Amino acid sequence: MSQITYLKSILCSDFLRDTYDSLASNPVTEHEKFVYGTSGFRMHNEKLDIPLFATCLITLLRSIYCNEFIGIMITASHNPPQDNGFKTVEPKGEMLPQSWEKYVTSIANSVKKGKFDEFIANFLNVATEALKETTVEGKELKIIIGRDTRQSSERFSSFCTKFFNNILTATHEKIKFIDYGVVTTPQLHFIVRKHTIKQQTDKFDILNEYFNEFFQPFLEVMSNLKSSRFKKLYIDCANGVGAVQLEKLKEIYSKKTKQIEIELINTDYDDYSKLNVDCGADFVKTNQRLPANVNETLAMDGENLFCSLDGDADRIIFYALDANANFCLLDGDRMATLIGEYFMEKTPKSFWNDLKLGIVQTAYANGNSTSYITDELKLDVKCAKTGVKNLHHDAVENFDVGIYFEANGHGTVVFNDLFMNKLKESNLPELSLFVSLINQAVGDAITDMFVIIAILLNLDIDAKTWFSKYKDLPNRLVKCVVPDRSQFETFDYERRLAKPAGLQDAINHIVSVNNALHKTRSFVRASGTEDVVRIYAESHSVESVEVVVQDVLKAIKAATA
Ligand SMILES: CC(=O)N[C@H]1[C@@H](OP(=O)(O)O)O[C@H](CO)[C@@H](O)[C@@H]1O
Ligand SMILES: [Mg+2]
Repeated sequence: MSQITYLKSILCSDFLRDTYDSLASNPVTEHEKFVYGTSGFRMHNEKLDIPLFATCLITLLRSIYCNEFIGIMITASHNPPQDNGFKTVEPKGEMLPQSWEKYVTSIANSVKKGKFDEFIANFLNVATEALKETTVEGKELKIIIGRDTRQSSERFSSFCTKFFNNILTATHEKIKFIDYGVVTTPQLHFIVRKHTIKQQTDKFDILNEYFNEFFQPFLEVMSNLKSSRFKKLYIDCANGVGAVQLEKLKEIYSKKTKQIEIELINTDYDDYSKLNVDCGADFVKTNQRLPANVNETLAMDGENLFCSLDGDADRIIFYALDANANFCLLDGDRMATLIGEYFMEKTPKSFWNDLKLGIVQTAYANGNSTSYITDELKLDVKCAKTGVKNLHHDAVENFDVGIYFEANGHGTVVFNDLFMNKLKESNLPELSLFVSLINQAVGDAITDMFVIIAILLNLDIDAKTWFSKYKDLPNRLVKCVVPDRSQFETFDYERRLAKPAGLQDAINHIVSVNNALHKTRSFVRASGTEDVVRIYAESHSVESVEVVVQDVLKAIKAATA
């Protein structure tokens, strides 16, 4: 059966028609415009039925196109409890190719009351265009789903099960559908990749696969140490899925080693209203203060180490309090620089003669971190557009060892074969063990946590020494609601606005009059995950930052009035 004939047989099923009719007649989403953005669809859960339907359909197309496992992750990461979202995962664990985002966006926006025939025509056009390069005649659809702990996640997960089971009944084709239940986003990426690499169609024991891959090397790092300067590791789980997985990890960990006790904080994932509230990586980074349930005195003690995960455990932020109880934020910029420094420290200079080690950041990286990378570490640095898929791509394209982190704590390290071969030839066992801790598929809070602890222990430094490597410029990131954020168009890696007309000139003027010490920077861009535009400003003093932010806010109001 040709792919399009096959799709037609699915589309004429009663299930699809009935589902369509009920979705299209929901008044809540009648005038909604859907966009598959920075990290898939993400909005209030009550508006997400159509986006989920479109996500299932694009997963179907992608599965036909690749003829391999495709994943769907149900999560809204750091967003408030009432939100949710979806993104698809490629066979090797990557994100949906950017060229396909327009297809899924178009499918979602063509669901309109009484327009089923038009919807089908549009879908078949999209399918013909999307599938035109593939010659694969998919015989078995292979789908994997996973979800976070949100209240609405179970409902969306049930819909996926129903959708794919009904396709099976409608077409009598073979479908392999695996539901991994409550998992972190990086675990879902990892497991889809595992299925593809091992060509396994039966469900894995995720605990075994994931923890063996990254946790065993960490235990080895710990067993190589004579002593540890840290007595206790406190992990803020944001009352989300990180708690579910780390509770299992902690149980294994405490049986294997007595070095560094682990305490999990904010683990109430059963109380849906608490997710990301006053805790988690986003709260800590945005507010630059301790999350709920962290004791100030303990945070001042250098023998304790503190970190926070976000709601789907793909980001992590470390922190401490200094002797005067000032907050020391150890964010993505700090992790990227620490990892860069560690690579330099553990290798002879000649190792890099024919290899490139570099760091990828976004415009939100603190200006002083960028100066530290170029002036002190003497490493190459590249700026990418917001969204880890952009950083990942640029790290792979530009470097043999590419370290990439968003300032908010989302990132990892990628290595190419050239580096891996050289590492095998060189006698660097400590670095080889370190490399095996890294989840190259995607930024992962749990593996990033192992990576950072391994470095701190190996360099024998505490959080405050790490913090003292350079001084952040005072900065602020604020949101502004505008009538239509799609009016905001950027260029130069989102550092400058092309539209609305005149606004960039106004920002340039505000920056220039506040730039006495040549440290001031500000930019505005539309968020891809929330209905707001974001304003970032940094300068030599807190006061100067505040003036810039307030003036830029006024300029935005004037430009959008
Ligand atoms: C300034 C900022 O932190 N933006 C975040 C946020 O994207 P926005 O497009 O800015 O809404 O969510 C993304 C997904 O989690 C994350 O990749 C990104 O870094
Ligand atoms: Mg996240």
